[in-house]
Amino acid sequence: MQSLSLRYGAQTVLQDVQLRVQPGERLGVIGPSGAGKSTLLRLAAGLAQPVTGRLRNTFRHPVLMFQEPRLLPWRSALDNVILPLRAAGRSPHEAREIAGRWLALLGLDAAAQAWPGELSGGMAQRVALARALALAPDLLLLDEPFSALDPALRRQLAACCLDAVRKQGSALICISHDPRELLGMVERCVLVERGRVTPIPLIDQDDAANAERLRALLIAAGQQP
Ligand SMILES: Nc1ncnc2c1ncn2[C@@H]1O[C@H](COP(=O)(O)OP(=O)(O)OP(=O)(O)O)[C@@H](O)[C@H]1O
Repeated sequence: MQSLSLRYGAQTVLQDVQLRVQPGERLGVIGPSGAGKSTLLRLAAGLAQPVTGRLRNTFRHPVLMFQEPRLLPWRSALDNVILPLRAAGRSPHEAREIAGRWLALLGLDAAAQAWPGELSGGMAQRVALARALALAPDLLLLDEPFSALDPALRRQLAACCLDAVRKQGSALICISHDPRELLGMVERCVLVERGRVTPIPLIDQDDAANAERLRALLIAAGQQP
């Protein structure tokens, strides 16, 4: 993204954004509510267009995962994972095999034939994650998809995402209001605030450095360390 700005009506949501994400890179996004974080992800996914500036998207298969699962209610859990695979050109046999594998990996084999309405919130979000990861995106965009889940499940799904993007070599852009969650997932972070996107340098895996990094993230996100 080069000198990129986006407005909704008279409101400038993002201004003069410079951001580059390399293949396989993992980027965290933090910032106050309403700052423009989701808008940034929508731009990266090609779902919004800048008013000025240049957006050069070198990723061919971005997948965006939202806070809520957004499953098709009239399709089974399995079919919700199969359908995008079919749309991406997989054969019926391949799509079924890949979808079944991802559902099993996320502990949902017994729920494969369930309707979305029969699933708990956590199960539905796991189906949405299976649907996203099964597509082997080269850019995975996470818009706080685990924020409504209990801490144990949140950690489990974040670890699953991290494992998948590492294995698939995907880039990751992840929004979170929880800097602690981001620490384990990303290599660098940006702060979105008042339409501006500012890098927050992250250091290394050393404990003391991480503690300092966490502190900086918490302050940047307007939270008390
Ligand atoms: N489709 C839209 N039409 C008009 N205004 C919008 C639209 N989408 C977002 N906005 C506005 O743009 C601003 C940024 O919204 P965005 O959802 O990107 O913020 P955010 O940082 O992701 O917030 P949160 O953390 O609360 O999800 C907000 O003021 C919001 O009201």
